[in-house]
Amino acid sequence: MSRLVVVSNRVAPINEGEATAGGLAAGVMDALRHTGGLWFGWSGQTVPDVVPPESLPPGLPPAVARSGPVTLYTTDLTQRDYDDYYRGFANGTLWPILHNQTGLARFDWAEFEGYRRVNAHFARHLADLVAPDDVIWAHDFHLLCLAGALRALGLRNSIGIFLHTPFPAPSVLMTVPVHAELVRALCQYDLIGFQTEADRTAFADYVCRELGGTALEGGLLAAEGRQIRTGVYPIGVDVDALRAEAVAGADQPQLAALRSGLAGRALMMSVERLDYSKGLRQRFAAYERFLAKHPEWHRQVEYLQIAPPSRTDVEAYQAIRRELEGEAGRINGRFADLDWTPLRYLNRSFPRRALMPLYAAARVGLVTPLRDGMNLVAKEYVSAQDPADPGVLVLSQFAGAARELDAALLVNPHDEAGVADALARALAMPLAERRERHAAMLKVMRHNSLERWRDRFVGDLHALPPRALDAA
Ligand SMILES: O=P(O)(O)OC[C@H]1O[C@H](O[C@H]2O[C@H](CO)[C@@H](O)[C@H](O)[C@H]2O)[C@H](O)[C@@H](O)[C@@H]1O
Ligand SMILES: O=c1ccn([C@@H]2O[C@H](COP(=O)(O)OP(=O)(O)O)[C@@H](O)[C@H]2O)c(=O)[nH]1
Repeated sequence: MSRLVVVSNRVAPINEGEATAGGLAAGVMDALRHTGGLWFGWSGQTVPDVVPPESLPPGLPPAVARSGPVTLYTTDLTQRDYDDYYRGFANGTLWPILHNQTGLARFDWAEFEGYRRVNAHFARHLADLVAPDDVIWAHDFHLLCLAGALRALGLRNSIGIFLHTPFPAPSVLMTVPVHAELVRALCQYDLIGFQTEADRTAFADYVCRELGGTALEGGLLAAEGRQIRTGVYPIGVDVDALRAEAVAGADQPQLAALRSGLAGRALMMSVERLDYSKGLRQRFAAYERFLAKHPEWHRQVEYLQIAPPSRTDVEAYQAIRRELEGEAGRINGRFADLDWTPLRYLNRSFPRRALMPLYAAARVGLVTPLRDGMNLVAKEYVSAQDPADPGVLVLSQFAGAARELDAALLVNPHDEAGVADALARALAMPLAERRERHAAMLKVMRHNSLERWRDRFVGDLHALPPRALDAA
């Protein structure tokens, strides 16, 4: 029987309830729990370099664990692989480029070689695990070269990739010296999924303009001597399960502690990995502007920012962390009083289950990335709300989620005054309007559910026309 084989850099923690501070792991685990299958990825551990990595054989067989119907296979990375592939090319080059931050991107040929080496290393392990009729679903920007490596080993399975991040305009992508090689590698996949139509169009534009490809009907592209199907699959959440978690956690001690600290004040809340793409600096500035412009809200509101450190050995992440620590202290120094701390900044992660009741308690959910593939926190915040008395989502127009959640208060995160005004409007929004906006967002999210994301992608992978397979 054909199995679903998922491969991603990051594999969710095996133990239920552990924090997974990233949307990919949370979304894929939720999706796989229903279908069952096999999930292969990095263990999160590094081992010392004992021999030059290019001479390493596939290495020890991957570690195996079971989580319900999911079998997880994980492999360690050598320190050099980690440095070149994960810290270097993936997070030092690709991540900033995919999020339009060309100024933060660096490029190093050795790191790119390391990236290709790890993709090949993953492919060799997978080749041992995959049966001929399995379908392979790769995830995200860490694995752009995986399909080519699998093809080189003779695999003829259907192979798809879903890109969780945005796809940049060709002019931005072309700042990476190996842009053509990357897109050619992507063209070795049979199916490429994107979060939004804007991302899909940016990819098709590159293929047609720079590789001489042709856009055919129904998202099909002809390029590199083969046909590649492209599609838009916005990742969703399980609205009812998340609301149930929010309700079930209503009596957790953390919530009681939060409420007692609030002493009746309104709560505004944000949660994200501490990443420059999430717009934290601009958001802090907008909150400061809001406090300066609205003294009537002093002592009446608190902003809780949960920001677990992420990719801490990449310089740009160290810089944003230093900057935010300074800004949080400065804003509190300017406005705080003996009985009021306007900004609570927590550099730690919480299990998602613990976050849900906190979201439910927040009158405003602030999600203002400068650029984001989707942003699941926005969808989790809306899911957690009590439909009879919901909070308000203030959402960046540059998050993929804004394409679906247009009933949120949409803002431009670079417009500090505009975000400050949206905060005031959200806090004062009448119940009828809050209910109307919340109902509209729930309706879209119920339709574009996590199940639909998975079923449409896997369904399309299974339904690939024989010509796409023949061409492999
Ligand atoms: O694995 P890390 O380096 O610790 O980073 C965590 C994940 O961050 C990114 O998540 C993306 O996927 C989300 C779900 O589709 C989406 O909502 C969000 O907008 C994206 O940024 C990254 O793409 C993942 O690969 C990382 O695992
Ligand atoms: O302390 C934390 C912070 C975040 N998350 C989860 O991490 C995911 C973040 O996904 P999102 O798509 O918003 O952004 P990403 O981090 O993937 O870029 C969401 O499911 C959050 O609930 C978590 O479980 N604990």
